[in-house]
Amino acid sequence: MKHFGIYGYGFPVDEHWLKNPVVKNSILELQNLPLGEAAVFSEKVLARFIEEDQRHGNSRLLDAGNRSLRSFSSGEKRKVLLNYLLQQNPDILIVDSPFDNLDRQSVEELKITLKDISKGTSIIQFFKRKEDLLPIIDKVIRIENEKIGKVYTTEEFIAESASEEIRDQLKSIPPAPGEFKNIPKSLMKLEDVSVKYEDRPILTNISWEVIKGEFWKLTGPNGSGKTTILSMIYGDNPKAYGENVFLFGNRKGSGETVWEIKKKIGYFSPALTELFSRRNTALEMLISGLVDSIGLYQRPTDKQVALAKQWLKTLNLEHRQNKIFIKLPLLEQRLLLIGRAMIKHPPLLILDEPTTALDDESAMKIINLINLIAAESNSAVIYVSHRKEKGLKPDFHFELIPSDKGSVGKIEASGLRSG
Ligand SMILES: Nc1ncnc2c1ncn2[C@@H]1O[C@H](COP(=O)(O)OP(=O)(O)OP(=O)(O)O)[C@@H](O)[C@H]1O
Repeated sequence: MKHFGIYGYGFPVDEHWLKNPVVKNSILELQNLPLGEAAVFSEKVLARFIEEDQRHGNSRLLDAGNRSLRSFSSGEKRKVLLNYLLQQNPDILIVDSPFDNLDRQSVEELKITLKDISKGTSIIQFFKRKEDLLPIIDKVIRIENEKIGKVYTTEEFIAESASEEIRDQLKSIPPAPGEFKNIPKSLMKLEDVSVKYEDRPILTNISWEVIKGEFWKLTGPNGSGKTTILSMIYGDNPKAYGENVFLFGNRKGSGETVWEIKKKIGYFSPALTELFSRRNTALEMLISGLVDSIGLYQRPTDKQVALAKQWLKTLNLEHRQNKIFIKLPLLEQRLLLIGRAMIKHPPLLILDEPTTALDDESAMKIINLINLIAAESNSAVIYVSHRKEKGLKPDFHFELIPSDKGSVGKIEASGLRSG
């Protein structure tokens, strides 16, 4: 049984792509595989099931029950899809970035499952992070600029990766366009917060305070409640009301509206990319962060344009100024969306899984930008991720640790920065 790895990103990854004669001809063994019958484990396939679930009120992925697939955490959804695919006993399993959005323990479990499956099923793994390469893979094809690059044995690929150096040059971030007035020292405070869903405890006695200028990393395994916490801070999760959730000095639900709170928060999540369908340019996308809109609907001032141009320079994207945002490569969209979230220098910047679906080099560029933002601004940063991103330099780490009674929080100071 042979297994193949395909390394790269930014190209359409699915079974159709594998039928491309250039790809097939690059590896002889691929020609003999009945790729059309392969089971496909990918974000796209998952999205199709979620849509089906929403349209018909149930999904083939789930046993009868009253919970919608959408309400599952991202890791839980992936597990459900893989179980469903394995029930079909496929001869070939195509796995596209299977470890994205999975916590370390789930990654290890999935690796063991895939190893077992590999005894009777040919696996084709698409991957973007070199550390994700499955040890069972025999050959790796590298994709560069959407073209077939080198074909390696796994050992050759690992050896070459170890010697590769990733370099990046970054400039300073542009200044704040103005000052946020009356912002207290304590930006966000959770005091003994507990959340249950249908009697199932999710968070238990969570206490966490984020002070002006601090750089936090928020981690926790799949389903531990990270998104739930974010939705209490940034969103309008009704679970926040009645709990001691304080934002910018006010208890949530008293005083400020969600809209007023959002004005003081810069927010990025990969899902945001999907909200932009209008024909806004890269420059307009950055400016939209100054007026808190998704896309730009009003004529910007000269000052706003000048500031956005400065950001394009910082992001090394000056040449993209008038390009349509949604047509840009994923990394450039991410850089612009982080720039958009930061352009007003909000007191609090929330970055939810900013490196998801990126390759090593692109992830490093995002991490460098985030470190730069934290170092050069007064904004507090909350960075949410499963991955241990090597270069990230947070001051503190808030970790959610699951238990039968719901997740509890653990705080660690990293000692990487002073203050
Ligand atoms: N509306 C809901 N109804 C029932 N359960 C829910 C609902 N929303 C979330 N949950 C459950 O709450 C738990 C925490 O979910 P949450 O999305 O906050 O986890 P997470 O840490 O962000 O996970 P992941 O890393 O996988 O995205 C999960 O078990 C999830 O299934």
